[in-house]
Amino acid sequence: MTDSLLSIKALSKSFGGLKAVQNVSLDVPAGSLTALIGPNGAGKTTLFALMSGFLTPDNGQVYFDRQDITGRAPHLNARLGMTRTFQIVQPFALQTVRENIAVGAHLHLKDRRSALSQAELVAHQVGLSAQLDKPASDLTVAGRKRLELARALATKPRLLLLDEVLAGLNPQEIAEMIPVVRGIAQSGVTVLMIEHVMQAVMNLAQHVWVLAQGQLIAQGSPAEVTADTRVVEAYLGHGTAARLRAAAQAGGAA
Ligand SMILES: Nc1ncnc2c1ncn2[C@@H]1O[C@H](COP(=O)(O)OP(=O)(O)OP(=O)(O)O)[C@@H](O)[C@H]1O
Repeated sequence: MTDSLLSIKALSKSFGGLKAVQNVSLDVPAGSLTALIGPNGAGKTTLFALMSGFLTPDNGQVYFDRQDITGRAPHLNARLGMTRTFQIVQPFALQTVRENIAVGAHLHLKDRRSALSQAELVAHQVGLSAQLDKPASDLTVAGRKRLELARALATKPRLLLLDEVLAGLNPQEIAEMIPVVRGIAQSGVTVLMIEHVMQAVMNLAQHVWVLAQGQLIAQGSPAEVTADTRVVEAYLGHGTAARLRAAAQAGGAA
């Protein structure tokens, strides 16, 4: 593997008596497109929050580009080049799509005009060019997901943490979004995504980590983790695992 852009060492976080993340270590290689999967409540979003500084771990360290950033505030991490999206998209509803995206660009561009023109470039990248002058409240769910991606991209991340960008999308919208995510990775941004849509994980991820009850229970290629009995028992179920295997053998994805 190449150098790690993000490295976490033995991270743990409890909420009262609940051990949400227990002793999790992983290395995200620079330039990779990887995924974090697992059942509801496994601790995936908590792990993202620990990585990006929205939560401080009880134990363990977070390194970004070899620098110890444990507990550092999210806006400082964004300046270093780590940006996350959120499951629940909350755009500034009355502002235009262009203005919403420009908010992200303001992280590195003080001048409003430059931020707005950077917003146009990013909108093109995520397929929102035609919506630039519409209020964000006019966007469909799929449009809002693209806007969330665009706002994050406008910060010029080196590492993008995507929290379920495909949730709530129909199969056609998912199929349209997969190449957008792939394009972001191909443009040189390292991407780590939390994703329940296994079709996307199978299609996109080079490496997958599986969390269950706060612990890392498996990791490997999509084919390896979907064939892992612990992952089948804890998350996928036998039917889904068999479907994914059959689709992979047929050269597609379920
Ligand atoms: N701020 C909090 N206070 C108390 N408990 C929390 C808090 N945040 C998360 N939890 C709990 O920690 C556990 C892990 O939650 P988390 O949201 O990280 O799981 P997840 O894997 O992202 O789940 P999902 O796939 O449903 O989004 C859950 O039991 C959740 O209820």
